[in-house]
Amino acid sequence: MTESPNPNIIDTDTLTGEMHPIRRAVVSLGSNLGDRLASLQGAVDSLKDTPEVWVTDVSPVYETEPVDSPEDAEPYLNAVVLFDTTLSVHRLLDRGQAIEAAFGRERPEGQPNAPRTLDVDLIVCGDRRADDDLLTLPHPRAHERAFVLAPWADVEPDAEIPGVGAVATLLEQVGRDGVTRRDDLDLDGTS
Ligand SMILES: Nc1ncnc2c1ncn2[C@@H]1O[C@H](COP(=O)(O)OP(=O)(O)OP(=O)(O)O)[C@@H](O)[C@H]1O
Ligand SMILES: Nc1nc2c(c(=O)[nH]1)N=C(CO)CN2
Repeated sequence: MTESPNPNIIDTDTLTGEMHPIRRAVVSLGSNLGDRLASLQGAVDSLKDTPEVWVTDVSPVYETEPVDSPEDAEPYLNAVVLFDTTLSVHRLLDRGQAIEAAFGRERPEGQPNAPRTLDVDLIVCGDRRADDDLLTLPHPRAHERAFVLAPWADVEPDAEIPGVGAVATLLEQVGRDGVTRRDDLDLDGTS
C-alpha cells in the first residue's frame, strides 16, 4: 500500500486546462497470450510509474475461462488495480492503451476479443460518467463479468459501480463459474 497524497489536492490537465479532483479509479487487467503473469506485472509497474497515479491495491490473480471469445481461446489471467488519480478519464484511457501497446497488444482487424498479451480496461473513475466515441464509464460490461467483480471484491468488499450497484451483490448474481483464484501466483504491488 502506498500513501495517497492529500485528498484535497486539485490538479490541472495541462492539455485542456480542466481541473480534476483526486478520484479513486479501478482498472481491470487481462492476458491470455504469451507470458500472462509477466504482462500483468508489467501493467502494474507501468501504472505505478505513471505521474498523477497512486496505486493503492492490487488484487489476487484469477485464472478465468474466456468469455465471448473465439472457440480456441486460451484461459485468461485477470486482476484489478485500484488507484487514486488526478488524471482525466481520457488520459487514463490513453495511458492504458499505451501500456497495452508496450506489452505487445495487437488488434487484428475483424476479430473482436482476439487473444491478447494485455488488456487494460478502465472500469470506474470515481463517479465520473462518460459516453462518447472513445470511452464509456462505468465500463458497460464490468457488472456482468465475474473476472472483474471477483478480484475487485477481494480488495474492496464494499465497492460500488456508480449507478449500477454493489460489486458484492453483482458478483452473487453473476456467480463464480469459470473464475478460479490462483493463490500460487502473485502480483507485486509494492515495487
Ligand atoms: N471503459 C473503457 N475502457 C477501455 N476501453 C474503452 C472503454 N470504453 C470504451 N472503450 C473503447 O473500447 C475500444 C476497444 O477496446 P478493446 O479492444 O480493449 O476492447 P476489449 O477489451 O477487447 O473488449 P471489452 O470492451 O468488451 O472489454 C477502445 O479503443 C476504447 O476506445
Ligand atoms: N475470461 C476473460 N474473458 C474475456 C476477457 C478477459 O479479460 N477475461 N476480456 C475480454 C475483452 O476484454 C473478453 N473475454
